[in-house]
Amino acid sequence: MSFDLDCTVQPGDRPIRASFSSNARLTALVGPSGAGKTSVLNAIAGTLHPISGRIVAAGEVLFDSAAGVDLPPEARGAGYVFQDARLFPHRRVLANLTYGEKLARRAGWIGRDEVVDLLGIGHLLDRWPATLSGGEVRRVAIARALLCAPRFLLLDEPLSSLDAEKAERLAALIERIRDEISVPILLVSHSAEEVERLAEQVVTLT
Ligand SMILES: Nc1ncnc2c1ncn2[C@@H]1O[C@H](COP(=O)(O)OP(=O)(O)OP(=O)(O)O)[C@@H](O)[C@H]1O
Repeated sequence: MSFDLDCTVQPGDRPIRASFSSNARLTALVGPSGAGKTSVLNAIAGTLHPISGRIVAAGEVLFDSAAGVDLPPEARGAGYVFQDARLFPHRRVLANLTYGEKLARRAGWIGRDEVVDLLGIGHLLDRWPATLSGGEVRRVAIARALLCAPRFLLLDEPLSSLDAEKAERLAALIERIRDEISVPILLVSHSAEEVERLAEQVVTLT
């Protein structure tokens, strides 16, 4: 199972319940602003503590309130690409990528050259994050997440606020990641077009 959740989180003043199972390679999580999409990603990554319930990702139980399971974030194996990318501003692109590699817990994962090639960022390795375009930042953030050898990927609105050409390019890369690398992906999106193109299963939070 890619993702199997039935949990309640409460980041603000109202509880949010997420209940879905997906065996898709790429699952889209959609819903209106404030529905709780980012909160669900945070709960899976382990940075937001559910009130109750159970979270399974890539076949591993990450949280189960009844069984007393609550893996710390670093033991969950999430490759998390945040909405605002969050590259380290004081490290060049290459150092951002090697940071990801240091977190990798498995050998035999795809190497840096392959990831750099897949995401088309070879010419950016010596650059500072502040000098990158929005699309370049997203590509570096996805590369860094992939180099952690994640067991699953969480992508929070990776195409938002990119122009049409850059969004198309990044969508094609996400398609390749979906098809060529076997890590389940949970993608938050506001775009029906993006969801239609990339997702094999769609989950709606209301
Ligand atoms: N740290 C916080 N403190 C208080 N309330 C929060 C916090 N984080 C989230 N919330 C609230 O929890 C609800 C869900 O927020 P969340 O960011 O998960 O929604 P979302 O579906 O990802 O929204 P968007 O599409 O606008 O990014 C919102 O009402 C939000 O205001």
